[in-house]
Amino acid sequence: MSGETGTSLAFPKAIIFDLDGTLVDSAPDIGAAVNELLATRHLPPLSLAQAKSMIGHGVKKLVERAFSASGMPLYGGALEQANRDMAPIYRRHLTKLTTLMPGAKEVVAHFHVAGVALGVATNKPQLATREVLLHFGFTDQLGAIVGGDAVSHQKPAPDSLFLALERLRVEPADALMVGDSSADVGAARAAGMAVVLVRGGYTQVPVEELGADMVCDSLLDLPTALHGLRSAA
Ligand SMILES: O=C(O)COP(=O)(O)O
Ligand SMILES: [Mg+2]
Repeated sequence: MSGETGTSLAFPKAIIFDLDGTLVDSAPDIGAAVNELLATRHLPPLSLAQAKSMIGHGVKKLVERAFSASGMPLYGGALEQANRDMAPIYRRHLTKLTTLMPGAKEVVAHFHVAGVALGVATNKPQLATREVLLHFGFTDQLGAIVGGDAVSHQKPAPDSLFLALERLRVEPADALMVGDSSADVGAARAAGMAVVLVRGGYTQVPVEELGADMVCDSLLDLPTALHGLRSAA
């Protein structure tokens, strides 16, 4: 673990986790889906690294970025159509190649047992999010699950965090966002929440440069780091 502890960081009443790149390593599935879509337009596949760099701002942004990187940028109706074509493909690639991020199960279970209210706020669509969380056995421990299409404005807007916290009945000032990208920091700041970033997810900018209150090497560092704040208080 490294990074600076901001003044707003304290042991939280609620933790809102990001999904892709934070709880699960879904890039292999998302990459497979995007490559299947590109193949329908006779375009060659993207690498896993390319796919990783396009995740975090929702499926529509992923589709837009994928076609641009393939030398066939789409706009307007053509982009809308590609986005519609992506939906059934994406739904078939949710849990085939996706794995848990290190410590995800243990850390969620730890904070659940510790009495911290837990939620997920992701830019992944709601139905897909539920399916992934169900597959990995998270749903019983989560009091709020908010997908990107469950709100008007996805992260970095604060809407999904506000909705999750409303369901958990916890104020933003008492809650912590845990994520992997600039969208998570932006959303947390806009919501008035503290934010911890975990290395190893999907971000083009190094996590230490994104202005989080703390950066962890792994989710597994989180319990010690947060309980340390409690004993220091
Ligand atoms: O971009 C997506 O579809 C999902 O990304 P997130 O879970 O990191 O918010
Ligand atoms: Mg993410």
